[in-house]
Amino acid sequence: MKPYVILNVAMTLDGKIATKTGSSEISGKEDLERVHEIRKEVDGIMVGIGTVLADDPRLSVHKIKAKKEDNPIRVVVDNKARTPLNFRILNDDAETIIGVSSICDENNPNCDMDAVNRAKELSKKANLFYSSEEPVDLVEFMEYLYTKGIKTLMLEGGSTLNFSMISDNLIDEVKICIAPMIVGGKDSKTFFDGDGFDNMKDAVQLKLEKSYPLGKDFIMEYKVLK
Ligand SMILES: NC(=O)C1=CN([C@@H]2O[C@H](COP(=O)(O)OP(=O)(O)OC[C@H]3O[C@@H](n4cnc5c(N)ncnc54)[C@H](OP(=O)(O)O)[C@@H]3O)[C@@H](O)[C@H]2O)C=CC1
Ligand SMILES: Nc1nc(O)c(N)c(N[C@@H]2O[C@H](COP(=O)(O)O)[C@@H](O)[C@H]2O)n1
Repeated sequence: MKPYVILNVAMTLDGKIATKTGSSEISGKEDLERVHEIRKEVDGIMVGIGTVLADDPRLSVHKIKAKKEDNPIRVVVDNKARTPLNFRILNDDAETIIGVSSICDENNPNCDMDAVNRAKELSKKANLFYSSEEPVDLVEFMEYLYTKGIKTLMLEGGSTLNFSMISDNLIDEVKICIAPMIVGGKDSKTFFDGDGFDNMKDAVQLKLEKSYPLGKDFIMEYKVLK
């Protein structure tokens, strides 16, 4: 069993989720409130380590009225246990689960001792899931999250993790905020990066369910066809 996964992202009209320098304030106020309503509803919220290092996110419900109990469990996919110990993702707003790869496991003959030691330190502040693979096996990780009570999970990026999750067929819904902005830049992060598919026939198919303007932005909501 795996959580029902909603991917939410804010992108510019030209499909970028951050500029080439990592600046990523895209959503208007109304969109942020929409996202925080979803955060309040779901059991967990997940990002990749690239997003943690770029944004130092809180991943709590803080743009709308909420209580501490409304905060979802925070989840990070972090192969080498690089989550900085002083980052907000490890504060006491909510529980945090970090999925690390097999190179953090001291029983693995191919482990990296620096990563093993970082993971040990991290385990004092978060619950660690040790994947049997490098990189983290996302199917295995989703099954683990389900056993921890995460039946609904919002994925909030970034582009590398988004592609791994969609190519592993782990995303059920996609919600996009399109902001009327253009930033360009071939090195700017897009909605989905990763390796990409070679053939258009392999493209993931979606069905548009809903679309509407919201403040300065436009929202599109899709179901992923399985
Ligand atoms: N506008 C928006 O809505 C959002 C924008 N962003 C922006 O996106 C950018 C970050 O994106 P990006 O750099 O792609 O980072 P990601 O957040 O996608 O993290 C990617 C990293 O996750 C780790 N990882 C572990 N296992 C896996 C796996 N199975 N598949 C994929 N990744 C795995 C890897 O770490 P390792 O390298 O250690 O192996 C990988 O490099 C930031 O600039 C952020 O601001 C992020 C979220 C939302
Ligand atoms: N919905 C949305 N709109 C944007 O413009 C964004 N840049 C993001 N980013 C995501 O939200 C995280 C920050 O969350 P906190 O406010 O710190 O709780 C960030 O890391 C991205 O995942 N989202």
